[in-house]
Order: sequence, then structure tokens, then C-alpha cells
Amino acid sequence: MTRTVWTQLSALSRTYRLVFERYYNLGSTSQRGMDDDIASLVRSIVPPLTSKKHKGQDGRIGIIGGCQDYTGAPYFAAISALKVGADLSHVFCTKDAATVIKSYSPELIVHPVLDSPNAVEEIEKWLPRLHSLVVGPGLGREESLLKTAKEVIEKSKVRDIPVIVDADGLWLVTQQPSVIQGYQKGILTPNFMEFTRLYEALHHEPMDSGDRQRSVMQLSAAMGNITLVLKGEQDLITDGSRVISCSTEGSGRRCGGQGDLLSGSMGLLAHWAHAASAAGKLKSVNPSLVAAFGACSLTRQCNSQAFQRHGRSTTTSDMIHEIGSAFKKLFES
Ligand SMILES: NC(=O)C1=CN([C@@H]2O[C@H](COP(=O)(O)OP(=O)(O)OC[C@H]3O[C@@H](n4cnc5c(N)ncnc54)[C@H](OP(=O)(O)O)[C@@H]3O)[C@@H](O)[C@H]2O)[C@@H](O)CC1
Ligand SMILES: Nc1ncnc2c1ncn2[C@@H]1O[C@H](COP(=O)(O)OP(=O)(O)OP(=O)(O)O)[C@@H](O)[C@H]1O
Repeated sequence: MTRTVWTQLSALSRTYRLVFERYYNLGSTSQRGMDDDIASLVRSIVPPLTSKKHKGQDGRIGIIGGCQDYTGAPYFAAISALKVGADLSHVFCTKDAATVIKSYSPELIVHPVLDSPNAVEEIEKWLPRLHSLVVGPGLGREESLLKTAKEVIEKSKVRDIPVIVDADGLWLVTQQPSVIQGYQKGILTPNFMEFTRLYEALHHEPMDSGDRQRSVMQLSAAMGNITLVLKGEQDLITDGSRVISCSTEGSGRRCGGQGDLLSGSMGLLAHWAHAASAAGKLKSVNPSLVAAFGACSLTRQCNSQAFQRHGRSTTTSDMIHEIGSAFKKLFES
């Protein structure tokens, strides 16, 4: 193990250090142990279900996305947050997408404001009530919508709200990295295509796709050590100082919308992780890494369970049906 790695490890809590020592010392055979150890950190952030709480205390999540072309993506993200355990899930979308999204689910609170002339003010009104924000699922790439998303991210940073940036939100970050650069409660969740675009925009040279671990570390560092999840056969999760991989068994099924399940559930887990950290329950661990690992393993477990039932016909809706039992298996057993 290199000196730099040891130096980084010395700053970590005993629990966290043991996790990484095990990983480095035992090599690939320790992946299972590593997964178990991080899963136990995820378990520690899950708020207990008690009769002492009122509606809203376990999470109020906002999704910025949903336009004429894409209504499924914000729905998948918002309903996933609810199914993981959020109390309220809000979608801020364009006017023509709103009725469609409402018709999918009476559980969601849908605001048809994203293309209104005072969109930022309309959304800002809700920010004090929101615990975290997911920006991008089904947002589209229209200039005015991206400008609104940018201003909402700026306002969320001022309020110190965790912000997950996915899909078209990553298109925005590729054009203007400074919108989220260095924000420690920000998490980016690119697929390989989105990652490559962002990498090349930041580094002004083609990426070496043969060494993804190095590339994710480099991109996170260039983004001010923001947490980054490169999705793929293995999900690579980093905050620029270390890489955790999540390879919970999924399936060969790659239907659209799985990334929305991931970002929606990560929105809630990021809130739980930062709240646990602020309460001293998650010491010396980057809460964003714990949230990211939790959401990746959950998504993949849902994929595996849905595939066992539906095989080739598995869709994201089938995966969403599995959230309850997958979560229980991973984090409550
Ligand atoms: N039901 C709905 O409403 C859904 C709506 N959605 C929403 O759609 C919007 C656009 O999102 P997007 O990801 O489709 O757009 P974009 O970045 O142009 O990528 C497309 C190109 O990238 C490539 N590609 C993708 N993955 C790759 C990989 N791993 N490795 C390599 N290449 C890869 C692929 O290339 P191809 O294979 O076609 O050559 C493809 O051409 C966004 O708002 C999102 O939220 C989705 O959430 C789905 C469900
Ligand atoms: N080759 C793979 N093997 C196993 N799991 C994968 C693979 N590729 C992606 N995944 C899982 O699927 C989830 C979504 O990743 P994906 O690459 O489909 O995102 P996306 O393209 O952004 O999705 P969306 O269709 O919602 O836009 C991730 O949690 C990841 O773990």
C-alpha cells in the first residue's frame, strides 16, 4: 500500500479504517467483506420507524425534471424515493408534463412550474421544506430549463441541501462545471457516456477508458472532490481520495429508467447520511459515499430480484416493486 493511501487512512475512524485495511490487504477476495462493511454503515443511517414522528420527518425530496418528451424519468426517481422511505416526494416539471406525471401516481406532489416565467421563485418557495434535491431526470436540454435548474442548484447550495445531479443535469454540469464544483453535499451519477463528456470537458483530452478507477479519481479531483458514481458493470464510487466499487449482482437487463431509480433513492439516502453525520452517528466517513453505495447496491438488488420474476420482460416498474424487499434484505436483516 502506498504512503499516500496510508496517510489518507490515518484520518479515518477506526471502523472505516478497518473496512479499507481489509479491502487492501485481502485483494479481490475481500470484495464481499468490503460490501458487508459498507452495508453496515448504510444500515446505521436508516432512521428507525417509530410512532413518535410526524409526516415529513423521514424525508421530503424534490426532483427537478419532467418535460414534454420525458415524463417517466422524474416519476421513477420520485416514486423510488418514496418507496425507500421518504414521507413526501415533490416533482418540479413543465406544465405539459405535470398532468401526465400526476396520472401515474396519486402519491406524488407535482408542481407544473419549470417552464413558468418565475420558475426559480416558484421552486425556491419550497426549498426550506426540502431535505434533498435530484436534478436532471427527464429535464431535457432546452436552454431556459437548464438555466432554471442551474439557479435552483445555486440556491440549494446556499441552503446546504444535498444535491444529486443525473441525466440532463449532467449535461448542464458539462457546460458549466462551476455550478456544482467543490460542493461537498453534491453527488454526480453519470453513465459511461455522460462521464466521458464531463471528463473531456474538464481535462480537454480524451479519457483513458482502460483505467476507469484512475479516471473517476481524476474527474472527482477536478470537480473539487465532489462524490462521483460512474455506473456500469461495476459502479465506481469516489470522492477523489479513494474508490469504492459496488458489484452487487444485478442481471443482464438494461431497460431505461434504472438510473432514475438510482438517483431518486440516492436523494433520500444522501439526506439520511448527512443527517446521521450531523448527529455524530457516522464519524469520519464521507456521508455522500455511504449514500452512493447504498443506492447502487439497492438498484442492483432490485434489478436482480425483478429479473428472477420477469426475466427478459423486466422493466423499471418491476424493479420499483422490489424496492421494499430489496431494501429489507440489504439493510434491515
Ligand atoms: N421513461 C423515461 O422517461 C426515461 C427518460 N430518460 C431521460 O432521457 C433523457 C436522455 O437521457 P439519455 O441517457 O437517454 O441521453 P444521452 O445522454 O443522450 O444518452 C444516450 C446515448 O448514450 C449512449 N449510452 C448510454 N449509456 C451508455 C453506456 N453505459 N455506455 C455507452 N454508451 C451509452 C447511447 O448510445 P447508443 O448506444 O445509442 O449509440 C445513447 O445514444 C434524460 O432526461 C433521461 O432522464 C431516461 O432516464 C430513460 C427513461
Ligand atoms: N453492465 C451492467 N451490469 C450491471 N449493472 C449495471 C450495468 N450497467 C448499469 N448497471 C446498473 O444500472 C443502474 C443504472 O445505470 P445505467 O447505466 O442504466 O444508467 P442510465 O443510463 O443513467 O439510466 P437511465 O436509463 O435511467 O437514464 C446503475 O445502478 C448500475 O449499477
